[in-house]
Amino acid sequence: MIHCEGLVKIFKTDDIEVVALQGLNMTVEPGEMMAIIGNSGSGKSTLLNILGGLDRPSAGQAVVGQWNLLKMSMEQLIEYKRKTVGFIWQNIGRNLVPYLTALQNVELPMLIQGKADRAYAKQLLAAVGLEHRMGSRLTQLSGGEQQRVAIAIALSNRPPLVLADEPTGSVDSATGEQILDIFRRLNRDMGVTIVIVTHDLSVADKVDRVVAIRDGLTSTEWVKREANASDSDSADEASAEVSTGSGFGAQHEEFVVIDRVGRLQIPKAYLDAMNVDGKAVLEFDGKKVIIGPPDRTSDPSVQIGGERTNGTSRSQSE
Ligand SMILES: Nc1ncnc2c1ncn2[C@@H]1O[C@H](COP(=O)(O)OP(=O)(O)OP(=O)(O)O)[C@@H](O)[C@H]1O
Repeated sequence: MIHCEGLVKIFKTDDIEVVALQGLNMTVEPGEMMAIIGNSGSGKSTLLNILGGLDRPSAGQAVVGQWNLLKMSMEQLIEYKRKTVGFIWQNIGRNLVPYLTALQNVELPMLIQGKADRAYAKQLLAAVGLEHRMGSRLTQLSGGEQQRVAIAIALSNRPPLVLADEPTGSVDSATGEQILDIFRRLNRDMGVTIVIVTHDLSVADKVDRVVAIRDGLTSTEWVKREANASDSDSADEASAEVSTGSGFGAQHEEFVVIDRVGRLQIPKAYLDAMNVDGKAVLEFDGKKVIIGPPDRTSDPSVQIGGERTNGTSRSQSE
C-alpha cells in the first residue's frame, strides 16, 4: 500500500534549511494497522503530511497504491486526496464543520465528490457508535464523539488508506482506547489500511506494528508476535533483532531497521553504554555482527542477531 524509499523532505525558510526526513524507508502492507512513534521533531507529521498529499517530498520515492507522490500533477493530487486517502487530525476543528450535524458533516465530502450517499453516511456513523447522534450539531457532541465523527468523515469517500495524526491526543485515555478499538474494527471489517502517528505508547497494544522514527529515519520497529507469524519478508529492509528496552512487553518482537545499503541506527543507550563516539569496530563471526568500541579491551558491545553480550541485547529465542 505504501512504499517509501530514501524519502527526503527539506523545509527551506529565508536562511535556514531543515532536513525533516533524511532518506526514510518504510513499507506498509495493504490492510495493515500500524503506528509511527518518535520524539517531538523527529519527522512524524512531515511523513504523514506527505503520505496524505498535503505536502510534497523533496526527493526519494513515495508510492501509495498506484500513485507516485513525487510525480503527481496538481489534478492527480486532488484526485488522490479525494479518493485514496482519508485524514484525521488531532485538532478536531480541522476535520469538522461545527454548525452542521454529524450526518451532514459525513455527507459533505461525498457532496464535493458529486453526490451524497446518505445510507452509507449513516452506516459509517453507526460503525463509530454514533447512530443515536446523527442529527446532533457538532457543538452538541463531546470531544471523543467529535473525533468519532472525524473518523466517519475520513472514510466517507471509501479510501483504502486512513492516516491519523495523534487521534487520541486530545481525549482522555478511556476515550482514546475506544477510538483505537473503532480503528481496529474498521480495519478488520472494511480492510482499510490505517497509519497512526502518536506519542502514546499504549497504542502499541492495539496495532500490528510500531515503527519508530528518529532524526527523520526509521530506526526500530516492533511487530506483534501473532501478526509477525504471517508477515511476509519486507522487500526493502532487512531487520535484525535487538532490544532497546522499549518496554512494549512480550507481545512484541523488536527489530532494528537496516536499509538496503546496510545502514542502521544504534539506540543512544547502547552507544552511551559502549562509550562509542563517531567510530566503532565491527566483527562478523559467520552468524552475528558485533559492534564495539575501537578499544576492544573496554569490552561492552552490542551484538546484532545473537546472544546477550552486555545485559541489554537479547537472543532471538527470548
Ligand atoms: N513548515 C515547516 N517549516 C520549517 N520547518 C519545519 C516545518 N514543518 C516541520 N518542520 C521541522 O521539521 C522537523 C520535523 O517536524 P515534524 O513536525 O514532522 O516532527 P514531529 O515528529 O511530527 O513532531 P511533533 O511530535 O512535535 O509533532 C522539525 O525540526 C520541525 O521544526
